[in-house]
Amino acid sequence: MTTTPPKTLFDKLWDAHVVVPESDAAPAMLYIDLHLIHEVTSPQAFTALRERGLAPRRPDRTKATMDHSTPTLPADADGRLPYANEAARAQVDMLAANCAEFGIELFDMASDQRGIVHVIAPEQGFTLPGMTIVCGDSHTSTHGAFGALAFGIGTSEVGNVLATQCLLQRKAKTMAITVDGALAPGVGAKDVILHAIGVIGVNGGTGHVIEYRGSTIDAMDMEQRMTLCNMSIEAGARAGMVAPDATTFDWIARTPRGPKGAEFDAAVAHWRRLRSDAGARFDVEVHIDAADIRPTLTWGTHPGTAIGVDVPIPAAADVAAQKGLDYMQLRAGDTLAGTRVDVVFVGSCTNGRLGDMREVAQVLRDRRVASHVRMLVVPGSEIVKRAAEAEGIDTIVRAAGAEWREPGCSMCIAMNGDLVAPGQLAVSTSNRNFEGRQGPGSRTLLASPMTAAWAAIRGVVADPRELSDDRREVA
Ligand SMILES: CC(C)[C@H](C(=O)O)[C@@H](O)C(=O)O
Ligand code: SF4
Repeated sequence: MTTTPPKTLFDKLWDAHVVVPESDAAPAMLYIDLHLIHEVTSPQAFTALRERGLAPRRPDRTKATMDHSTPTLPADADGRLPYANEAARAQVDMLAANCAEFGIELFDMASDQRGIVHVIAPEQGFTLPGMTIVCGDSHTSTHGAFGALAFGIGTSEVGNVLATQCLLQRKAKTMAITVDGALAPGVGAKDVILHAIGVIGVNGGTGHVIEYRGSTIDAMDMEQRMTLCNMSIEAGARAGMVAPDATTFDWIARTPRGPKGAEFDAAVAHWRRLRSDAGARFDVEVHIDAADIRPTLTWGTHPGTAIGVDVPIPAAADVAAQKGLDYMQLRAGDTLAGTRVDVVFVGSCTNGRLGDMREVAQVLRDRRVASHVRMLVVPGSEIVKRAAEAEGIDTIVRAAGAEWREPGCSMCIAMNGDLVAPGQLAVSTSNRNFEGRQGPGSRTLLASPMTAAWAAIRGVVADPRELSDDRREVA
């Protein structure tokens, strides 16, 4: 009798989607369950389809939204949206035209469910355990939080997936990051992932799919797991994932478009098997003690430069690190706490969900943003925006002197006109901090929503553990 060796979650998902196995000569051909598209990486793909006289293979498994170039200020009195420039408007219009021509469901500017692609697909219930999910966008890893194999693809691959619903792919190696224990008050999912990238390094995940596991991850809600998986790509990993559990199924049960009734029950019975078998071998295993994680920010120009808010910045280990410090105008030996802040951005596919908005409101309530700080709070989707407004979060944000905006990527990538000015220092809840990411000459410290909000109030980077207990508890 032969016994099958224990498999990792990644192995199970991979095996279930291989159409043609990989060989020395060619990558595997994988079936794709869900293809998400947005305005930035889809135009050439549609052009390629048209040039070759092809139609999308599964338009029903393709969903589109507009998020990167979209304005976060409302339309003017004539209903005209304030696009940053004509190119941005044209890009958005092009997506609408392409979706109309090829019969693809689009969450457009008029939709009350539009938002950042990685926020809306889980919200709708499009993102489900066991799926393969791709998008012409690196932060597609977010969807792995549901136990899906989800990763970013290039523009030409977007065309290939549109045409064939398949993707050529070499199998990745596996890495397990196990986090155990309770997080200290003031420490959240963003701190966990920044800390983890600090531990494994900005290239530490290269060639691997990371599975996050352990009691800390088990205790996280879906939004927190998404924050975690979102930044897997920032450690170079192909994807990140968390095995689905009751928390996952509860989320899906509440989505408008997820399976319902008997279909849901049958799906859950299948999803319960989507976990790494006992004894499954990972190529790399990393263990992190939750007690070691402080409120964490980055000091340099890549996300691996993560450090506790009260820990001195290390001496530059190489020329690149020194260049990063110089660009950031920071000094080794100093702590980030006390660094003067110009801009605070809360939003993005990393931290633009309802829990993040609540965390920020908790800190801002009955307080004022420091007079020299500009703070932007940008919900990740229309649904997040409405839910937050129903709780009065917009009122709290405005009363504190911060701006409450329309959903979109906004200052995370600064394609829509929401910019950090040259030389200004931003504390941002987004996921990338390279030179000029938030605008030419902008300097970015990545941080959690709580750390970002507290920096806005204090006007300098400050330790959120200073907050009284009630301000660290999120409803
Ligand atoms: C515009 C898009 C291709 C890009 C990505 O792939 O991630 C963007 O979303 C980003 O975060 O830099
Ligand atoms: S919010 Fe930022 S990271 Fe996420 S998809 Fe938009 S630009 Fe990319």
